[in-house]
Amino acid sequence: MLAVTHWGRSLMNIKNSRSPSTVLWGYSRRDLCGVRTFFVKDNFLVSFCQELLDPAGNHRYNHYIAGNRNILKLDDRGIFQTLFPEGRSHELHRALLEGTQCMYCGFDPTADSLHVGHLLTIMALLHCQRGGHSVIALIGGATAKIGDPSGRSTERAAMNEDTILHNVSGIHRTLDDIFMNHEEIFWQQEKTALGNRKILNNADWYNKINLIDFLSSTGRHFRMGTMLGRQSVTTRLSKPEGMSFTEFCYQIFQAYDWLHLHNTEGCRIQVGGNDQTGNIVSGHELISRVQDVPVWGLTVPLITSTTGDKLGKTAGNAVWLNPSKTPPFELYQYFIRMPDSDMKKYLNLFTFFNDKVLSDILTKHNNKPENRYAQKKLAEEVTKLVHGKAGLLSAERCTEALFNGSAEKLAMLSDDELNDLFRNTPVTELYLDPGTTVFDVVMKAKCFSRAVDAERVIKAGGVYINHQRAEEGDYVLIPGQHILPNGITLIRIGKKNYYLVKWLETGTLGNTRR
Ligand SMILES: Nc1ncnc2c1ncn2[C@@H]1O[C@H](COP(=O)(O)OP(=O)(O)OP(=O)(O)O)[C@@H](O)[C@H]1O
Ligand SMILES: N[C@@H](Cc1ccc(O)cc1)C(=O)O
Repeated sequence: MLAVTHWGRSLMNIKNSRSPSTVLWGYSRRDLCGVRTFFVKDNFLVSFCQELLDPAGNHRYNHYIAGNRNILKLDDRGIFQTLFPEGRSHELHRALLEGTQCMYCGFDPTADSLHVGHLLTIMALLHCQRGGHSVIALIGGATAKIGDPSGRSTERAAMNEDTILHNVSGIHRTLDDIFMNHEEIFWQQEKTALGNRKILNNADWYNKINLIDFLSSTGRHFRMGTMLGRQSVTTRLSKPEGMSFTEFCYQIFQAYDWLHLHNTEGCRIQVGGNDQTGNIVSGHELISRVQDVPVWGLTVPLITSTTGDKLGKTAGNAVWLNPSKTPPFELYQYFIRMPDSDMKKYLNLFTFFNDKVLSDILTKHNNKPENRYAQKKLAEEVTKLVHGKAGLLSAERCTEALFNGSAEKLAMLSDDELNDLFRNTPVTELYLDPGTTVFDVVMKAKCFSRAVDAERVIKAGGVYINHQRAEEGDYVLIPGQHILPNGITLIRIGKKNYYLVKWLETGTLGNTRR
């Protein structure tokens, strides 16, 4: 948060916070904002003071503490991996404190949803917005047709226009939801305004550009030697399949996007996953050639699976952010299942908790790791950000209903939640005949193929109805206990073999899913 305090008191705080080994010095400057005095320590701006005239014509001073404006502090949370150009962090630092900057990140619509790997770049955008800067999430409606070769060993399959439009709309919805949830759930209590946000599509400018004009104006700034030297190119050229001319040109388009966003939105910072370094450097070089203004690239570390593969579409291990692909319950469970050793890192990356809260969570967790307190906090925060409060409630209800043995929560599940939760579970639709017993239902739901097996397992205590052990096979099913108010019966055989029965009203047609 950008803290605005009274000049005298804040200056005293700065003096008190001065450590003996560092020197605080200030310089004043008059610009469009009036006279401002900047305080610098170890080459980094810690605060600035602005002279204002109040309505009565008296001089007043507002003192701005660096606070969240300095997104480079996210380095402490492990969010950034590299800054480009190297050794110029103090310039970016100063630019972040002296004015509102604009940062963008691009996402090619190569699927109809984003995934957890993308969430880290989105977190970087959100932190930037929290610092009062503007952010742009750019959907690559045009670049998706070219196909980014970065980090890929083969060329992407070409996509038709309809698929791209479908994917663009899926990604747009997810980005919009996350920005909204962040504003409504995570920022409501804060006193300062979030920076502006935009979601753009690069098809909007490429569709208007003429090929010859583009090559003659933009293409001439790219040197073949440099392009051939990019890692994404050398890696592919060393493989027997090589790479197409289309893919080879990808770097030009991402570079031009940045130039376009710089010209139209004043965007001077690009962020991307670490595999995007080459493309970001291309953009930096292009802007430096044609505009000669400082711009900066930032990368975030790649989120990997437990086996060390980049989490994403290519590796086939994506955990999606679109609820129709990965329901809130599964996203929640993904974080609940994470190992203790990853908790510090992931809480830093995927939550907005400050240092004090993070350390309290970890202390509480370490006292009783078996309670998975840190995993629960992490899962709660991410689910709320991606799916809102309703998504979190649904995820918690499903968790209680499935893993914590709550028949009460099971009875509260909606049809959609039942479908999400039991999408890999055999479902049988049945009419309730009077006198139907436990034995009858397990046979009709095809939990066993032979009656003797059903009798044996029931007797051994291995059959559960709505989480309650079935004592006897010939107990008649009781509505409210065996048949829940939402018209279902959940049968479990042994530890984890589930079967779902949906009871039909008389007069409806039934069917069975296996
Ligand atoms: N696992 C990940 N960790 C961190 N950043 C990621 C991850 N996956 C994607 N990103 C970043 O998100 C942005 C958009 O990536 P992109 O649209 O290419 O998706 P992708 O999942 O990387 O694609 P694919 O898995 O098909 O290679 C890029 O900046 C990319 O580096
Ligand atoms: N090339 C990025 C996506 C992207 C697209 C256009 C851009 O301007 C920036 C980034 C990726 O595939 O991960």
